Amino acid sequence: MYAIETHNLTKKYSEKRVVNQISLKVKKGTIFGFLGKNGAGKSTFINMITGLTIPTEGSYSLLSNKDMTLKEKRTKIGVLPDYSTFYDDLTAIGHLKYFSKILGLNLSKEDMIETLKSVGLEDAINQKAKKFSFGMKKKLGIAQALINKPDLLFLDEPTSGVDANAILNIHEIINNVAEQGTTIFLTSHNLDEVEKMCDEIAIMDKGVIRTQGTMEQLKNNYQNNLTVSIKHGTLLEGTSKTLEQELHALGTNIQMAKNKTSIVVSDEDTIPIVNKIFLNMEIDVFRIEVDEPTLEEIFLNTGETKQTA
Ligand SMILES: Nc1ncnc2c1ncn2[C@@H]1O[C@H](COP(=O)(O)OP(=O)(O)OP(=O)(O)O)[C@@H](O)[C@H]1O
Repeated sequence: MYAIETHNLTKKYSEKRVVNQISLKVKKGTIFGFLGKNGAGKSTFINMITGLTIPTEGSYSLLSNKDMTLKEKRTKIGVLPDYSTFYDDLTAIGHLKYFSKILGLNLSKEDMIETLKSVGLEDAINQKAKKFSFGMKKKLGIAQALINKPDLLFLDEPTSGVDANAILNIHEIINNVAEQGTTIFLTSHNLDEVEKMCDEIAIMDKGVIRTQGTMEQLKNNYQNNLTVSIKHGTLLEGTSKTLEQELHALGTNIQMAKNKTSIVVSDEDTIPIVNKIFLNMEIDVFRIEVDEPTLEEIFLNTGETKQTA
């Protein structure tokens, strides 16, 4: 059922709780997006469940196993760290040989070639890493994370710093891996990527999860921040001030130009009231648009004091 389940997982450095009692569930077979500003605690959280850091408190289970040993982790879990290190004079296949040895895997040359093909490196199998572009290095990092055919794959910033074409390639690789049933835990600062690819998303801030759900659930939780944009006739002198005063009672973030006004309201019922103000003031309304919140808005407004859910 769950690929990852944590219960009150906590990490303290000195007295600071950088991960504070996180209880998170990630369904098997999904692509899960894990977001948070720099320093939110994402890597520390991942490091605890992948075995790099010991939790101060709390527990976790991976692939429904509460006591997964390091050896089992090596065979069932793949990790692309935020930056991978490669050896200049080692070829792509040389890297896979080296890593399979470290992991104690008994892989054939064909297995490794197949993995390199799956990430689009079929033309670079015997090429040394020093000749690799940044995008190719990311793909090699993903190949390394995939050599054990993991059931659970952690990808930390898989597309950071690569060009648009390589981003599309990497998205295709991730989708192919997910289609084969692997659960993917994806950390990214690219919110479009997360919105496009992830079945579920959690947003972390100052060591805690502020909100979690499908994109639709996140948007619904956030519906108390609707941006209403009104295209209207030119405001007469003196009208702007009165209009602004009237609108102030209904919402926030009022932006006014000669023919366009926008306001952020907290519920749908306020939209017709905004419209009525324009009608009562005999200002022609040509168009009213209501913006669905983007993941970026939800992300930027998810914090200690701005939480909406
Ligand atoms: N070994 C450590 N000792 C002390 N503090 C640490 C240690 N590792 C991380 N921290 C602190 O824990 C907090 C969370 O760091 P973490 O790297 O987990 O954040 P992050 O969300 O992964 O950030 P980024 O997006 O920049 O990678 C930061 O304030 C960091 O300085």
